[in-house]
Amino acid sequence: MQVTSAAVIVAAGSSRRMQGRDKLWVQLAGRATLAHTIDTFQSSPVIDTIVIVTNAERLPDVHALCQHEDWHKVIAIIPGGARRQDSVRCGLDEVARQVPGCQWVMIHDAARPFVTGNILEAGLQAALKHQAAIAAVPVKDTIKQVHEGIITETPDRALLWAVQTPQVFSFPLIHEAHHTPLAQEDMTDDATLLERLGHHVAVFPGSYTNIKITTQEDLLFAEVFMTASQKI
Ligand SMILES: Nc1ccn([C@@H]2O[C@H](COP(=O)(O)OP(=O)(O)OP(=O)(O)O)[C@@H](O)[C@H]2O)c(=O)n1
Ligand SMILES: C[C@](O)(CO)[C@H](O)COP(=O)(O)O
Repeated sequence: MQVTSAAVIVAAGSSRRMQGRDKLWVQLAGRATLAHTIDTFQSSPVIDTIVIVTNAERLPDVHALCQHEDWHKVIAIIPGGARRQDSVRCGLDEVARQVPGCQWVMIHDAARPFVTGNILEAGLQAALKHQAAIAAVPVKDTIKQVHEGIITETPDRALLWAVQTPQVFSFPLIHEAHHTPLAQEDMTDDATLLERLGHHVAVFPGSYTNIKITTQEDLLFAEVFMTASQKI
């Protein structure tokens, strides 16, 4: 069955937790973090079009990168918003403008450059079944809920998953959700919006290497892993 799927790659953050370095333009094995991420989507047979959402000041750099790399699936490079969810909405609105009838959308953090084609394909298969599915991995550490330095709860670890991206959705479903009043509330991922609207969201296997580059320590892993995986 031929499906049309778009990717919204959100790259409009400020890297505040990176102590002054722009994590999306740090060089990993000789290429910017952002380039590694986009490459995987450009190479994936399940992705037809790509919308990149970036900072206004980085628009020229992303345009230059896309021209240099010849990523023909990239149909738009647009500015994002104040929050991740605002950038996602900007990307979804652009997909709606440029891809009439789009059926599926993958929303992915540009800061997750180690996503694989297999994860993208697993995500689409899960979304075809559930309408909404997100990459996740079982947590390995015991997680505690803490209030003012005191433990208030220890959730059952067997029920806890660490959420990643891509988050894959029926496009009409997630696009409409991002235009409900509830969408104005702060949320750190897109699945939360659907959950709060009463929709079931499934998880599908991500990977423990599909990390989000967030702090300097993540760069240590990223540089080693990217170099090692280039040699495979
Ligand atoms: N207003 C925002 C905030 C985040 N993002 C993107 O969402 C992804 C996940 O966000 P995060 O890791 O928090 O990135 P930053 O917001 O840059 O990090 P920080 O919170 O440390 O500033 C990143 O690819 C980031 O570029 C975005 O497109 N628009
Ligand atoms: C979407 C996400 O990557 C799932 O873990 C995460 O919530 C993004 O959080 P951030 O603070 O915007 O990086």
